Amino acid sequence: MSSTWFLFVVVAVVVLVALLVTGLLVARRRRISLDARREVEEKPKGGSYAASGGIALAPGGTAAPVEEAPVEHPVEDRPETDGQPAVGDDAAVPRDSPQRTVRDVKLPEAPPEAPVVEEIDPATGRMERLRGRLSKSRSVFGTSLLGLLGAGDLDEDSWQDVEDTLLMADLGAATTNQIVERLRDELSRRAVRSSAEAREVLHEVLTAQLSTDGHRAVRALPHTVDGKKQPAVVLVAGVNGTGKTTTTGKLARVLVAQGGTVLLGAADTFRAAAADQLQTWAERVGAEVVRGKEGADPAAVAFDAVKRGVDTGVDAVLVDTAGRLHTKTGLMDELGKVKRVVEKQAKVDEVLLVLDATTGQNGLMQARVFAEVIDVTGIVLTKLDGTAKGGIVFQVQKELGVPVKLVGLGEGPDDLAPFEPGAFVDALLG
Ligand SMILES: Nc1nc2c(ncn2[C@@H]2O[C@H](COP(=O)(O)OP(=O)(O)OP(=O)(O)O)[C@@H](O)[C@H]2O)c(=O)[nH]1
Repeated sequence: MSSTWFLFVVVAVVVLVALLVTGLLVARRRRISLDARREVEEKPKGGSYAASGGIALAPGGTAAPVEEAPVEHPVEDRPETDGQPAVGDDAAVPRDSPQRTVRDVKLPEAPPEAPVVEEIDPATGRMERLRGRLSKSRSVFGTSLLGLLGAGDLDEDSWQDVEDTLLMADLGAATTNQIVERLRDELSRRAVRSSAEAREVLHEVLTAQLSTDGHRAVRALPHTVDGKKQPAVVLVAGVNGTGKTTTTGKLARVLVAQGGTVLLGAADTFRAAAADQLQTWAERVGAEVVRGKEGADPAAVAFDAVKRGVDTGVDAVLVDTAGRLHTKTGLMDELGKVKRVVEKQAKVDEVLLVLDATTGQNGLMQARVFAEVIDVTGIVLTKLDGTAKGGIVFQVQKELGVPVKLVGLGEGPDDLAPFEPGAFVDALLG
């Protein structure tokens, strides 16, 4: 009985141990599987993150990001020098696909720049076309005179007003006296009653005052010497700033407009810009310019210009001279030398003296000095558009005994008119 009881106890202990061991094994396996799942969840920490969208992320910190091999873009495919795309590159085009850029597109070769020769306003009838430019002189001179004379019988006070008006318009005392006398005679002789008749008389008297024995034609056409064509040589003189260079350029245009060929000599070497200015004028009419260095001897430049003109067979050589008026002797030396030296090549046909009408009596004084220095053959009165003293035309012509040949009526390239007394007086009287 006791052995049976012992056997029973042994079996019970074995079963208990077996159960205990099995329980422990099951519990351990459960713990391992939990740990494994945590490992999977923690894996991305600190490592590369591969999201399902395909965006590559790199770890931050100090570790250098993995360098990707740079994509090679041919530099010539990109406007910037490192071959990388720049702002404005087409986002839809793959970076490394060949692209045509501005550099690849060959522009057509520009044809050599031909000088643009301008259309020139015909010289004839310019005084009529530019008559409005004399409006300042007209209001002081023409309107006042016509108002006085058209009023009928004039008393002494009225005649005094006529005289003052003429003096104010810069006609000078001698010319004014002659005009007043002629007007008195004619108005009473013809028994003028209407303002239209008064205008007619005034027109006649003023035009007669402007008449001269000298020819008004500018001698700028070629002639023949010993059977050979010789260009006309024109010297343009005057004090600086009167409009010499401008007048030379305008005159060149007139000659070209009339079918002539012209060469310009920039002998005003005193001011470098004057030669540049003349060059511009020449280019505008397709003419050649001969110029020297700044400060070069004006006579040498004038000589070269005339020689070149003779050699190339142009119709006229226009020489723009310097006109410093520091001392009469200096001017005499310079201008005299220019003329002498030029005449080794060809005769000087015309010496045009340019006077600024706005300077009034001062201009007249300059004219006297120039006339002593050089044989002036014609006068150009410039800036008549900017003065109420158009009467200077009468005075200067009388003083010098030289005809006014041209008048400047503006800064425009064609604002130079041949001087015609009838048309001029017409414009003054309105
Ligand atoms: N309103 C007006 N201006 C003129 C006329 N003629 C010339 N001028 C102006 O006068 C100024 C002087 O003209 P220039 O031709 O340079 O004078 P210049 O005598 O050659 O002077 P330098 O070159 O210094 O010797 C310029 O601004 C011209 O445009 C004219 O008839 N009317």
